[in-house]
Amino acid sequence: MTDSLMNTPIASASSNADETLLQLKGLQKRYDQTEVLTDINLDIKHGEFLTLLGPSGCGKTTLLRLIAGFEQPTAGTISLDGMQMAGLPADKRPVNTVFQQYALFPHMSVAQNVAYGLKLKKVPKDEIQTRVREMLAMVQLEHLANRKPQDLSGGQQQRVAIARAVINRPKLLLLDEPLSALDHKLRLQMQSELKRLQRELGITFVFVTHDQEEALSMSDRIAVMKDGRFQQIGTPIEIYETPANLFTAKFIGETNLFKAEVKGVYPKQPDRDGRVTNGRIEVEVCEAQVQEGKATLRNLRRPDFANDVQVGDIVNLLLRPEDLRIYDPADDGQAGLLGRVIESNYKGSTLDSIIELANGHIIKASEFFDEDDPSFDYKLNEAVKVAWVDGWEWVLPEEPLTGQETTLYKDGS
Ligand SMILES: Nc1ncnc2c1ncn2[C@@H]1O[C@H](COP(=O)(O)OP(=O)(O)OP(=O)(O)O)[C@@H](O)[C@H]1O
Repeated sequence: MTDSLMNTPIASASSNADETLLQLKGLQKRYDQTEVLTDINLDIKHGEFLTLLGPSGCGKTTLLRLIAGFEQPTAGTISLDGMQMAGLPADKRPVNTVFQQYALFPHMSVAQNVAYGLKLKKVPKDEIQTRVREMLAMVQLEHLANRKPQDLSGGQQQRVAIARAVINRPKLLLLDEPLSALDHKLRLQMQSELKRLQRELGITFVFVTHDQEEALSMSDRIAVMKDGRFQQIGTPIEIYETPANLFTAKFIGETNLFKAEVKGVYPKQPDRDGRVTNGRIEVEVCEAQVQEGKATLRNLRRPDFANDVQVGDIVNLLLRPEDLRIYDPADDGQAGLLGRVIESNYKGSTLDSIIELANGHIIKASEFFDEDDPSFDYKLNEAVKVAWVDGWEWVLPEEPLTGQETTLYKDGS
């Protein structure tokens, strides 16, 4: 065997799962006067599935191209398994890339396409045959080994492309929107197949998408990008539940956003027994947003935040549609924001209600459907009071206005 990578056993990466495989330090990329990547720092562990997520033009593909070696950074370093990549051409890096366009060789069969990389490396014929068979079994294409790419469906072609990219067991596989050409159903199926394959192979994946649902369902960690900078790096739960800023909160999922005034601050401090109590703040949704039914919150989930705000500060209060609950406006025992239902969509497991608040702002509530509750199916224009499940809110500092605040509810898609 000519290449030491060939000897790497499948799933070898799991043995050093806590170690860093890829390290990006202070990466910057400029094209002429335009800076498209700024201060990119990231450590990716062996066997990790990391997704770069962000809107079109934020620099995801450029970052992949730097890692692959198709482009050189203007500043900063890339190291892979402790080895500096600077000056190492793309074909010498233990990295493969799968693109959105499958780029299969049309005149070659499925098996020949998959065997191509091994042939180039002059791996003995019988070993190529065994490994191609194993690989095709893994992507469930054994029965199509002799077909030509044009006689395959889009999903099958993409599986061939993935098999071809992983057969020489790269340490790192870069995937640039590999599923975006597939229809919705096939895309969902390929998402779970790709995840399974990644687990079985133990290869580290850096996956690019602008689809937030895809990122949430597939990744160990997500790096959210905007204008060439990382906004937040974290697990899907961290990114969804505790977004670092308004951009992340709005880009991932749907968010109702309220301005609120800090009414009380109780910082984290030791109690009489020396135990550190959680800090908390009290806020009140700004009166301009509600004509009646002021809502005060206690014990906000943001203990660290209590050290950074003062009474009178304005903060952003974020509530996901599933955090909201709808009440009868006549229910005096329940504080809430008054409004009326302007749209009601039955979604099978949930009932999604679009509500116009008394001040004209639009919000969205998503409640689990309860067929035993006769008041659940709201009528159009029905007056309602909206509150939220205590402790499910998230608070962020006020950010400069962007002009998008007039509509509180923003569809994240
Ligand atoms: N060779 C180049 N010369 C000049 N500018 C470039 C070049 N390649 C990319 N850019 C610019 O860099 C920015 C980032 O592009 P990139 O393709 O990395 O974004 P992206 O997040 O992958 O977008 P998409 O999701 O649309 O593929 C864009 O503004 C793009 O126009």
